[in-house]
Amino acid sequence: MLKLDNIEAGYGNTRILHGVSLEIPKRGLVALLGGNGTGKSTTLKAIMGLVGLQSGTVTVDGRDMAGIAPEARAGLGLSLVPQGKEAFGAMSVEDNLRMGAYHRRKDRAGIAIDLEAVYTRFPRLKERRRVAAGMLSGGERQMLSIGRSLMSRPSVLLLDEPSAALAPKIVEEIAEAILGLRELGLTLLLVEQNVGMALDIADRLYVIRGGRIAHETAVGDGIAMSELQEFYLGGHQDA
Ligand SMILES: Nc1ncnc2c1ncn2[C@@H]1O[C@H](COP(=O)(O)OP(=O)(O)OP(=O)(O)O)[C@@H](O)[C@H]1O
Repeated sequence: MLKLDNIEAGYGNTRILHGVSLEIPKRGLVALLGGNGTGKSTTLKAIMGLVGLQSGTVTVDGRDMAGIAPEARAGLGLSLVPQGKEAFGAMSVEDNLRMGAYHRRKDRAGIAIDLEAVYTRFPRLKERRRVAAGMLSGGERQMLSIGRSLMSRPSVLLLDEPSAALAPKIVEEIAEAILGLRELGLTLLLVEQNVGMALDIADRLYVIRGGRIAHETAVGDGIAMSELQEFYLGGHQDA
């Protein structure tokens, strides 16, 4: 469904990604793990077309994304879920959600249906729908960020560290919500620093270090948390 083949990308003359390849089957849930500054967000931006590729390809359902603008990629079903702090703080929860359907703003009936579906999935957002997004807790903001993406009717969701800065109990709630998205039929790429969460919900893990995939494994291959953390922290030098 989503395939990165040897992508190289960066900012200006600085190359950040040095040949990243990964693959997610339809309805798969794949985690990309890595520490700060290893290139996780850059990978997501490259998939969305927000950062240009220096080489390599991104394909979605077999279609090469080269030359396709970010908005058009959204129209093809790709959606980036940024960390919750990027919500429009002064706008209400509901208006933030509506922003997610901006590209089809004339479809009032469809938007009303999708809004109800988001509220059914996240009852907290319904309770808080008239509250300014800036007043939400960290967990609620993360739900809002996911909800806003759902309003674009995506088929592939790219989640940028949904557990960041959340208490363990809230991380569990978000993990449940992500599993629910998979039930909905979505294909999911989860970028995380939280190894435990990724092990709990993903079916395949990639570890990125210094803009390179340092390790790749199926969950259930008996990989131990300690082993993964070693890759993550740099104990293993070879891929
Ligand atoms: N807009 C930008 N211009 C220049 N350099 C950037 C830009 N965004 C990120 N970088 C650099 O690219 C590298 C990788 O950043 P990236 O955001 O992809 O890391 P990350 O793995 O997502 O880490 P974090 O968890 O800290 O967000 C870092 O060295 C960062 O300083």
